[in-house]
Amino acid sequence: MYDESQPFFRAKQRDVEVLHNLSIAVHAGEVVAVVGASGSGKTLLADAVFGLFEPNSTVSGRIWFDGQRMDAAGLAALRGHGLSLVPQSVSHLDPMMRVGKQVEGFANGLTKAERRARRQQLFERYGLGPEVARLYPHELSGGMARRVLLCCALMDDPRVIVADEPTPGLDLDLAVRALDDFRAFADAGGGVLLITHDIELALRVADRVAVFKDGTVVEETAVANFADPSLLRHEFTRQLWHALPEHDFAAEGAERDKGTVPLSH
Ligand SMILES: Nc1ncnc2c1ncn2[C@@H]1O[C@H](COP(=O)(O)OP(=O)(O)OP(=O)(O)O)[C@@H](O)[C@H]1O
Ligand code: NI
Repeated sequence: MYDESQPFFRAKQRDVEVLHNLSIAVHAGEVVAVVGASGSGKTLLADAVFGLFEPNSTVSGRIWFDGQRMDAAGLAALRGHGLSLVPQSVSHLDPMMRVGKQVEGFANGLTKAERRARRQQLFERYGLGPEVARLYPHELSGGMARRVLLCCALMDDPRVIVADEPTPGLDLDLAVRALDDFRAFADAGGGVLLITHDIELALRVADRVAVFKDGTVVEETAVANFADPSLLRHEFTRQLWHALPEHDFAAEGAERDKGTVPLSH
Protein backbone atom coordinates (compact mmCIF):
# COMPACT_ATOMS: atom_id res chain seq x y z
CA MET A 1 0.00 0.00 0.00
CA TYR A 2 1.07 3.58 -0.66
CA ASP A 3 2.86 4.93 2.39
CA GLU A 4 2.24 8.68 2.75
CA SER A 5 5.09 9.11 5.20
CA GLN A 6 7.58 8.19 2.46
CA PRO A 7 8.41 10.66 -0.31
CA PHE A 8 7.12 9.62 -3.71
CA PHE A 9 10.34 10.71 -5.39
CA ARG A 10 13.70 11.33 -3.82
CA ALA A 11 16.75 12.79 -5.53
CA LYS A 12 20.07 13.19 -3.88
CA GLN A 13 22.69 15.62 -4.96
CA ARG A 14 26.30 14.55 -5.00
CA ASP A 15 29.39 16.23 -6.36
CA VAL A 16 31.39 14.47 -9.02
CA GLU A 17 34.85 15.72 -9.80
CA VAL A 18 35.41 15.22 -13.50
CA LEU A 19 38.41 17.36 -14.40
CA HIS A 20 41.41 17.85 -12.16
CA ASN A 21 45.07 18.90 -12.39
CA LEU A 22 44.56 19.68 -16.02
CA SER A 23 46.90 21.84 -18.01
CA ILE A 24 46.78 22.23 -21.75
CA ALA A 25 48.23 24.81 -24.14
CA VAL A 26 47.73 25.62 -27.80
CA HIS A 27 50.25 27.86 -29.53
CA ALA A 28 49.75 29.92 -32.63
CA GLY A 29 50.26 27.77 -35.69
CA GLU A 30 49.43 24.56 -33.86
CA VAL A 31 46.78 21.88 -33.97
CA VAL A 32 46.62 20.05 -30.65
CA ALA A 33 44.55 16.89 -30.70
CA VAL A 34 42.80 15.77 -27.53
CA VAL A 35 42.14 12.05 -27.56
CA GLY A 36 40.93 9.74 -24.85
CA ALA A 37 38.20 7.47 -23.64
CA SER A 38 34.54 8.37 -23.81
CA GLY A 39 33.45 10.05 -20.61
CA SER A 40 36.94 11.20 -19.68
CA GLY A 41 35.92 14.87 -19.61
CA LYS A 42 36.93 16.22 -23.02
CA THR A 43 33.61 17.90 -23.73
CA LEU A 44 33.46 19.34 -20.23
CA LEU A 45 36.84 20.95 -20.87
CA ALA A 46 35.64 22.50 -24.16
CA ASP A 47 32.36 23.62 -22.63
CA ALA A 48 34.09 25.07 -19.58
CA VAL A 49 36.26 27.28 -21.80
CA PHE A 50 33.07 28.58 -23.38
CA GLY A 51 31.21 29.00 -20.12
CA LEU A 52 28.71 26.31 -21.10
CA PHE A 53 28.47 24.44 -17.85
CA GLU A 54 25.54 23.64 -15.61
CA PRO A 55 24.71 26.51 -13.26
CA ASN A 56 25.31 24.35 -10.18
CA SER A 57 28.75 23.19 -11.24
CA THR A 58 31.95 24.30 -9.62
CA VAL A 59 34.63 25.41 -12.02
CA SER A 60 38.02 26.72 -11.10
CA GLY A 61 41.22 27.30 -12.98
CA ARG A 62 43.10 29.88 -14.98
CA ILE A 63 42.96 30.63 -18.66
CA TRP A 64 45.43 32.72 -20.67
CA PHE A 65 44.81 34.08 -24.11
CA ASP A 66 47.61 35.77 -26.02
CA GLY A 67 49.70 35.82 -22.84
CA GLN A 68 46.98 37.56 -20.85
CA ARG A 69 45.20 36.03 -17.93
CA MET A 70 41.47 36.07 -18.65
CA ASP A 71 38.75 36.86 -16.19
CA ALA A 72 35.16 35.75 -16.80
CA ALA A 73 34.26 38.98 -18.59
CA GLY A 74 37.36 38.84 -20.78
CA LEU A 75 36.60 35.26 -21.72
CA ALA A 76 32.97 36.08 -22.46
CA ALA A 77 34.07 38.88 -24.77
CA LEU A 78 36.34 36.48 -26.68
CA ARG A 79 33.65 33.91 -27.38
CA GLY A 80 32.62 34.36 -30.97
CA HIS A 81 35.24 37.12 -31.30
CA GLY A 82 38.49 35.27 -31.58
CA LEU A 83 37.52 32.04 -29.87
CA SER A 84 35.16 29.71 -31.77
CA LEU A 85 33.60 26.45 -30.66
CA VAL A 86 32.50 23.59 -32.86
CA PRO A 87 30.31 21.90 -30.26
CA GLN A 88 29.89 18.15 -30.00
CA SER A 89 26.15 18.36 -29.56
CA VAL A 90 23.95 19.61 -32.38
CA SER A 91 21.56 20.86 -29.71
CA HIS A 92 23.71 24.02 -29.77
CA LEU A 93 21.76 25.11 -32.85
CA ASP A 94 18.70 27.28 -32.28
CA PRO A 95 15.74 25.03 -33.17
CA MET A 96 13.57 28.01 -34.08
CA MET A 97 15.84 29.69 -36.61
CA ARG A 98 16.60 28.74 -40.20
CA VAL A 99 20.17 27.53 -40.40
CA GLY A 100 21.33 30.01 -43.05
CA LYS A 101 20.42 32.93 -40.84
CA GLN A 102 22.00 31.25 -37.83
CA VAL A 103 25.29 30.65 -39.58
CA GLU A 104 25.38 34.21 -40.91
CA GLY A 105 24.85 35.47 -37.37
CA PHE A 106 28.28 34.14 -36.40
CA ALA A 107 30.13 36.66 -38.58
CA ASN A 108 31.56 39.80 -37.07
CA GLY A 109 31.97 43.14 -38.75
CA LEU A 110 30.67 42.21 -42.18
CA THR A 111 27.81 43.69 -44.17
CA LYS A 112 24.71 41.58 -44.69
CA ALA A 113 25.73 40.82 -48.27
CA GLU A 114 29.25 39.84 -47.19
CA ARG A 115 27.89 37.51 -44.51
CA ARG A 116 25.67 35.86 -47.02
CA ALA A 117 28.45 35.44 -49.54
CA ARG A 118 30.75 33.95 -46.91
CA ARG A 119 28.06 31.59 -45.68
CA GLN A 120 27.37 30.48 -49.27
CA GLN A 121 31.08 29.88 -49.80
CA LEU A 122 31.32 27.74 -46.67
CA PHE A 123 28.15 25.81 -47.52
CA GLU A 124 29.56 25.03 -50.93
CA ARG A 125 32.85 23.94 -49.44
CA TYR A 126 31.10 21.51 -47.12
CA GLY A 127 28.65 20.14 -49.67
CA LEU A 128 25.57 21.90 -48.31
CA GLY A 129 23.24 22.97 -51.13
CA PRO A 130 21.70 26.47 -51.16
CA GLU A 131 18.32 25.02 -50.16
CA VAL A 132 19.80 23.95 -46.81
CA ALA A 133 19.91 27.59 -45.69
CA ARG A 134 16.11 27.61 -45.48
CA LEU A 135 15.87 24.50 -43.32
CA TYR A 136 15.39 24.38 -39.59
CA PRO A 137 17.86 22.31 -37.53
CA HIS A 138 15.41 19.42 -37.05
CA GLU A 139 15.27 19.02 -40.83
CA LEU A 140 19.00 18.29 -41.08
CA SER A 141 20.66 14.90 -41.00
CA GLY A 142 23.27 14.37 -38.27
CA GLY A 143 26.16 14.89 -40.68
CA MET A 144 24.52 17.98 -42.20
CA ALA A 145 24.03 19.48 -38.75
CA ARG A 146 27.68 18.86 -37.95
CA ARG A 147 28.72 20.62 -41.14
CA VAL A 148 26.47 23.55 -40.26
CA LEU A 149 28.19 23.78 -36.85
CA LEU A 150 31.53 23.78 -38.60
CA CYS A 151 30.38 26.63 -40.86
CA CYS A 152 29.27 28.60 -37.77
CA ALA A 153 32.77 28.35 -36.28
CA LEU A 154 34.44 29.37 -39.54
CA MET A 155 32.14 32.36 -40.24
CA ASP A 156 34.03 34.54 -37.82
CA ASP A 157 37.75 35.02 -38.32
CA PRO A 158 38.76 33.27 -35.12
CA ARG A 159 42.22 33.09 -33.58
CA VAL A 160 41.51 29.81 -31.81
CA ILE A 161 39.04 27.07 -32.70
CA VAL A 162 38.01 24.46 -30.18
CA ALA A 163 36.46 21.63 -32.19
CA ASP A 164 34.70 18.96 -30.14
CA GLU A 165 34.27 15.85 -32.29
CA PRO A 166 33.74 17.72 -35.55
CA THR A 167 33.77 14.68 -37.85
CA PRO A 168 31.34 11.92 -36.76
CA GLY A 169 28.69 11.38 -39.41
CA LEU A 170 30.76 13.00 -42.14
CA ASP A 171 31.78 11.05 -45.22
CA LEU A 172 35.53 10.52 -45.23
CA ASP A 173 36.21 13.14 -47.91
CA LEU A 174 34.32 15.79 -45.95
CA ALA A 175 35.96 14.78 -42.67
CA VAL A 176 39.35 15.06 -44.32
CA ARG A 177 38.38 18.43 -45.80
CA ALA A 178 37.34 19.71 -42.38
CA LEU A 179 40.60 18.60 -40.82
CA ASP A 180 42.63 19.97 -43.71
CA ASP A 181 40.83 23.28 -43.17
CA PHE A 182 41.83 23.23 -39.49
CA ARG A 183 45.41 22.54 -40.57
CA ALA A 184 45.33 25.44 -43.03
CA PHE A 185 43.82 27.66 -40.35
CA ALA A 186 46.69 26.81 -38.00
CA ASP A 187 49.28 27.24 -40.73
CA ALA A 188 47.91 30.76 -41.22
CA GLY A 189 48.69 31.50 -37.55
CA GLY A 190 45.59 30.25 -35.73
CA GLY A 191 45.42 27.63 -32.99
CA VAL A 192 43.19 24.56 -32.92
CA LEU A 193 42.21 22.29 -30.06
CA LEU A 194 40.80 19.26 -31.81
CA ILE A 195 38.89 16.83 -29.61
CA THR A 196 38.38 13.59 -31.44
CA HIS A 197 37.94 9.85 -31.24
CA ASP A 198 39.48 9.46 -34.63
CA ILE A 199 43.15 9.14 -33.80
CA GLU A 200 44.07 8.32 -37.36
CA LEU A 201 42.65 11.60 -38.61
CA ALA A 202 44.11 13.44 -35.63
CA LEU A 203 47.59 12.15 -36.38
CA ARG A 204 47.19 13.31 -39.94
CA VAL A 205 46.75 16.97 -39.04
CA ALA A 206 47.90 17.57 -35.49
CA ASP A 207 51.28 18.73 -34.21
CA ARG A 208 50.82 17.44 -30.70
CA VAL A 209 48.49 15.00 -29.01
CA ALA A 210 47.16 15.42 -25.48
CA VAL A 211 45.98 12.10 -24.12
CA PHE A 212 43.05 12.40 -21.76
CA LYS A 213 42.19 9.85 -19.14
CA ASP A 214 39.89 10.20 -16.15
CA GLY A 215 39.73 13.97 -16.36
CA THR A 216 43.36 14.78 -16.79
CA VAL A 217 46.08 14.80 -19.43
CA VAL A 218 48.23 11.74 -18.82
CA GLU A 219 50.60 12.44 -21.68
CA GLU A 220 51.25 15.26 -24.08
CA THR A 221 53.40 14.17 -26.95
CA ALA A 222 54.48 15.13 -30.47
CA VAL A 223 52.58 13.40 -33.24
CA ALA A 224 55.94 12.07 -34.50
CA ASN A 225 56.19 9.90 -31.36
CA PHE A 226 53.22 7.87 -32.55
CA ALA A 227 55.58 6.36 -35.12
CA ASP A 228 56.85 3.96 -32.47
CA PRO A 229 55.11 2.86 -29.25
CA SER A 230 58.41 2.82 -27.38
CA LEU A 231 58.41 6.62 -27.69
CA LEU A 232 55.08 6.81 -25.86
CA ARG A 233 55.41 7.10 -22.11
CA HIS A 234 52.01 6.23 -20.73
CA GLU A 235 50.49 2.77 -20.86
CA PHE A 236 47.14 4.23 -21.94
CA THR A 237 48.77 6.04 -24.87
CA ARG A 238 50.35 2.79 -25.97
CA GLN A 239 46.92 1.15 -25.81
CA LEU A 240 45.64 3.87 -28.12
CA TRP A 241 48.54 3.19 -30.47
CA HIS A 242 47.68 -0.51 -30.54
CA ALA A 243 44.05 0.31 -31.25
CA LEU A 244 45.02 1.99 -34.51
CA PRO A 245 43.97 -0.24 -37.38
CA GLU A 246 47.39 -0.38 -39.00
CA HIS A 247 49.06 -1.64 -35.80
CA ASP A 248 48.82 -5.06 -34.25
CA PHE A 249 45.41 -5.74 -35.62
CA ALA A 250 45.40 -9.22 -34.08
CA ALA A 251 46.57 -7.85 -30.75
CA GLU A 252 43.83 -5.25 -30.91
CA GLY A 253 41.24 -7.99 -31.33
CA ALA A 254 42.67 -9.83 -28.37
CA GLU A 255 42.66 -6.67 -26.26
CA ARG A 256 39.11 -5.92 -27.30
CA ASP A 257 38.06 -9.39 -26.28
CA LYS A 258 39.51 -8.64 -22.87
CA GLY A 259 37.53 -5.41 -22.91
CA THR A 260 40.56 -3.21 -22.51
CA VAL A 261 40.59 -1.25 -25.77
CA PRO A 262 39.81 2.24 -24.57
CA LEU A 263 38.11 3.69 -27.64
CA SER A 264 34.38 3.45 -27.58
CA HIS A 265 33.48 4.56 -31.09
N1 LIG B 1 25.79 17.86 -16.59
C1 LIG B 1 26.44 16.84 -16.04
N2 LIG B 1 26.12 16.40 -14.82
C2 LIG B 1 26.80 15.36 -14.25
N3 LIG B 1 27.82 14.72 -14.84
C3 LIG B 1 28.16 15.12 -16.07
C4 LIG B 1 27.50 16.21 -16.74
N4 LIG B 1 28.08 16.35 -17.96
C5 LIG B 1 29.05 15.42 -18.03
N5 LIG B 1 29.09 14.69 -16.91
C6 LIG B 1 30.01 13.58 -16.62
O1 LIG B 1 31.32 14.03 -16.83
C7 LIG B 1 32.10 12.99 -17.43
C8 LIG B 1 32.79 13.55 -18.65
O2 LIG B 1 31.85 13.84 -19.66
P1 LIG B 1 32.31 14.44 -21.05
O3 LIG B 1 31.09 14.67 -21.88
O4 LIG B 1 33.19 15.61 -20.84
O5 LIG B 1 33.16 13.23 -21.66
P2 LIG B 1 33.89 13.13 -23.06
O6 LIG B 1 35.32 12.81 -22.77
O7 LIG B 1 33.62 14.32 -23.88
O8 LIG B 1 33.19 11.84 -23.69
P3 LIG B 1 32.83 11.53 -25.23
O9 LIG B 1 34.13 11.12 -25.83
O10 LIG B 1 31.88 10.39 -25.12
O11 LIG B 1 32.24 12.74 -25.86
C9 LIG B 1 31.17 11.84 -17.70
O12 LIG B 1 31.37 10.89 -16.71
C10 LIG B 1 29.80 12.44 -17.61
O13 LIG B 1 28.89 11.49 -17.10
NI1 NI C 1 32.64 14.61 -25.62
